Amino acid sequence: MAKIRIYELAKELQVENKALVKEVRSLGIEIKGVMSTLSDDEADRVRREHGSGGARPSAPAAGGAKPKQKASPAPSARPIRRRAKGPRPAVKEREKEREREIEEAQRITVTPSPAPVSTPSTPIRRRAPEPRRPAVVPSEASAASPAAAVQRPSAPASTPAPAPASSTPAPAPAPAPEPEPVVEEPRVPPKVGDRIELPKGTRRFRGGLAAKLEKQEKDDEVRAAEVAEDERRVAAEAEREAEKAAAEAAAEEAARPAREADARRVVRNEDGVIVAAASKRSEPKILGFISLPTSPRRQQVIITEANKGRTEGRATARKRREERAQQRGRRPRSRFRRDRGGPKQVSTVEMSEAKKRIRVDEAIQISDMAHQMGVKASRLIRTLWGMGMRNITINNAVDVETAELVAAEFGYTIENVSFQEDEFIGAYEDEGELRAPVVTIMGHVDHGKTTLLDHIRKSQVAGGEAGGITQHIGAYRVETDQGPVVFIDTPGHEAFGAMRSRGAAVTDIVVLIVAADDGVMPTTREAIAHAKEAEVPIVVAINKIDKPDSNVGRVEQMLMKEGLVGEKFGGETTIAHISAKTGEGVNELLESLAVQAEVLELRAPVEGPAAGTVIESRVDKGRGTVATVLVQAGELHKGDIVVANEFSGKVRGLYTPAGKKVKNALPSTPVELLGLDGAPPAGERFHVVDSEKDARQIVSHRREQRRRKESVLSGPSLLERIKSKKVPSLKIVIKADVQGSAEALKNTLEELSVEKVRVEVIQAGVGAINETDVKLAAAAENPLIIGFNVKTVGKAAPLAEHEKIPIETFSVIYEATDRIRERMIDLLEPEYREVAQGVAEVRALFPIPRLGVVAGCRVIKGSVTRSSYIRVRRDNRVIYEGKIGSLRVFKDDVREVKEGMECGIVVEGFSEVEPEDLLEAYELETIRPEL
Ligand SMILES: Nc1nc2c(ncn2[C@@H]2O[C@H](COP(=O)(O)OP(=O)(O)OP(=O)(O)O)[C@@H](O)[C@H]2O)c(=O)[nH]1
Repeated sequence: MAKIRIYELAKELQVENKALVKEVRSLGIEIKGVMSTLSDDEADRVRREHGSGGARPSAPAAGGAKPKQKASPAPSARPIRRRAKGPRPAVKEREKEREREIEEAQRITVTPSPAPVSTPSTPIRRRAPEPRRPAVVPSEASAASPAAAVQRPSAPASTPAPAPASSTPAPAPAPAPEPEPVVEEPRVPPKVGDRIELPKGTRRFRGGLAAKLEKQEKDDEVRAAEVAEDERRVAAEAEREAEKAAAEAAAEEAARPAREADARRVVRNEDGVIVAAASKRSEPKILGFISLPTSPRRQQVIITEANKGRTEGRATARKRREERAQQRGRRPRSRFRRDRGGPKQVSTVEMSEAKKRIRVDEAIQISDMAHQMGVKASRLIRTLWGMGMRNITINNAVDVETAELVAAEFGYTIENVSFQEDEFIGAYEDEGELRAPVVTIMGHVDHGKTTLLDHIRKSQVAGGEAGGITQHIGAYRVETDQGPVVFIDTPGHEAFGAMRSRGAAVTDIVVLIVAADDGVMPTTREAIAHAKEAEVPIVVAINKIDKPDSNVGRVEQMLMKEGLVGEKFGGETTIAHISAKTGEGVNELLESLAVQAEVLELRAPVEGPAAGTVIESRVDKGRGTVATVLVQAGELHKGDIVVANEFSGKVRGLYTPAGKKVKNALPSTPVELLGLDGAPPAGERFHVVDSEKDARQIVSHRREQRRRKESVLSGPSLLERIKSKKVPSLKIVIKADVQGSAEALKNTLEELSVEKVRVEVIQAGVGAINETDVKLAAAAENPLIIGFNVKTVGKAAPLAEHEKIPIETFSVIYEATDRIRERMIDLLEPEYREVAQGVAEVRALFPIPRLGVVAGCRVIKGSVTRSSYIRVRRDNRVIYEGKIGSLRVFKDDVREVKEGMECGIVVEGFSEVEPEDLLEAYELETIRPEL
């Protein structure tokens, strides 16, 4: 049996698909949609109910001719638009539209249909459309238009009369309207060419259009009522839900003390600043930790499920609305749907877990993350703000940890695809074999650190040092009677504060050396602070006890004030009394160190890849990069692949600090390492890795990381910084033989900055002064290049001369600081000092035409010179200050007039000089300003 689809039937019946679907359902026939099929019986039933004949259009003999004649396509082709939202079209509008339709229809001359017309004998008749509103067409309409005079069949559309193809006359002046007689329904079907006059006020539509319009209208009304009801119900439900939620929240709040509630909803950092807060609507929960940009420490953050309640409310309401709409067999209406075209294919398939994963390499930009999750970046930013990251913008990137927290809020997970150094570099425990203690000697300048070390290792380090001051960290392993000890000789000069702190970071014990004749000095206190910060035990060595002016008791008292109480006073600090010069007490000191080491029970693994710390590094002309490293774990071999900071290389050679070649080095051994492709900064960790490829990967990853960090810093570029000028500033490029010196110099010189003039080190590096350094300096105002134990190479010198950039080299740090101070002063505005010369007394006045008033004077004290400044004093009051305009003796201009002589003086710009005025002559001497 043939079936017909809904849309086919709708076409046949000339109704909208949706309307027919509804109609069919209302007949109790279950269908899914327009693609559903109907059996013949069902279709006939629908046709009957719809008002058409039961016969299918394919059976014209049955009288199922199309209900309308072929006519003007305009009215039927017009789509019927509905409003999905907002008020329905105004009734007036609709009526106007209907009037237009009717006018249109009335203008049409019925054309003969090729199809056989239905005859009265036709068994199935179509229902004639009954206009709901009679007399919509005003009588004037028919009179105004000649078309209105065209007679038409007033019979139902099922009996269309043949009519001329087109007889619409041209517009002509209309005759006066006359009441039209009511035309009776013709009993005989009209023939082709017959004119049928419509009764006035009769609404005539062509077949399906009338039905369609009527149906549409009904449908609209029903739908509007449904929508109104639907919206009313949703609004009521939402209101009920809101009331319920508010009541629950109020009850909960009332049950919980306010303070507790607050405490659970905010997270404060150590300074009491709120760094995260939960929404009041939701119960906060701690999901993880996050590093906040404002604090180096990790902060506990409450990740709130903000707006959860509200979102659920909306979602529930929407879901219910959809269900109801489904039950009624129509598509749920969306308040925000704009496109009212055909239904869209919307996938409701839940995104798979795999797709809800975002791959993050180190960091991800907010915009990128939002894009990948399909949410607005503003939502993401709001979430981050909620976590306390207030400064975040769309262009910022978040790290993996932060991304994980944020992604979780949106139901996503983060896949960390960043490079993991741990896969290449193993961590080591402080377990294994006993190892030698690493001892750092700290103390004030000249208190005897180097001499002590010198005595211990029986060499003459102090004698060979430039300027007699230790310039860089030295690390030495010394075999004592009590066992091996590694000494790190940090410089005592305050300029080396940074290096000293690194020394404390690798050290096990600090030997604080204090000269018995000098006592606790500022650097001594600094050293104590460093040691305490590093939580390293301190052994005090009171030195120079051989000196006659030494006062051990006084020093011990001073130490007590610093919290270092000797054992003999009931404290815990070991205090040794020594003379580094004579060696007295040094053995006792070493014994104390051995005891301390034993207590500490220092261990390290001796197997496995080596790791340790760079103590110092420099670029040696013949040997390349020489890094002094302290092995702290594993065994370092010649041929190992080493990575330190952003440098790597194969170990070409290992040497003891004394220059002895060795093949390997165990924990607590300082060695000079050759083979790195650059000088890593002191304090950096070094690691042995499996292969050169691994080393390259690590290095490139570290470089990339650094670049990222630099790009995140939104500060001015190097060049911008160079060019920026507020107060005069000396811009320095430092080149030093070793990294430690470069850094120390940088710190020292920058500390010289004062309010009037600043010192800015634009670069501090290792190696000879080259052209690049000069070019860099050339971009700056007031540039200066400083070399520390390095030379100038290549074209650097002539280029610097051409660019007028001074290059100064030093081998002792304080010389450099003195020179920089001078340079800083050069940048200051000059200052002047008044130097009195003499006094002349006015005796008489001589008005001279070209010169003005000449004061005839006698020099009563000192002398007066032509270039003198003059102060005019009358009755002990200064009444004018200016310069000498003319100085003459008789008629001759002179340079100087000495005491006792008479002269004529013209005070520039002042002619009110009077006898007995005193003219005080002085000079302004330029003096160098002070910092
Ligand atoms: N009389 C006497 N002089 C000492 C003693 N120890 C050091 N000196 C002298 O003190 C001066 C400074 O000694 P250094 O060992 O260079 O002092 P330092 O603390 O290493 O100084 P920096 O390297 O500048 O930090 C030298 O002239 C030493 O000879 C000592 O025990 N007795």
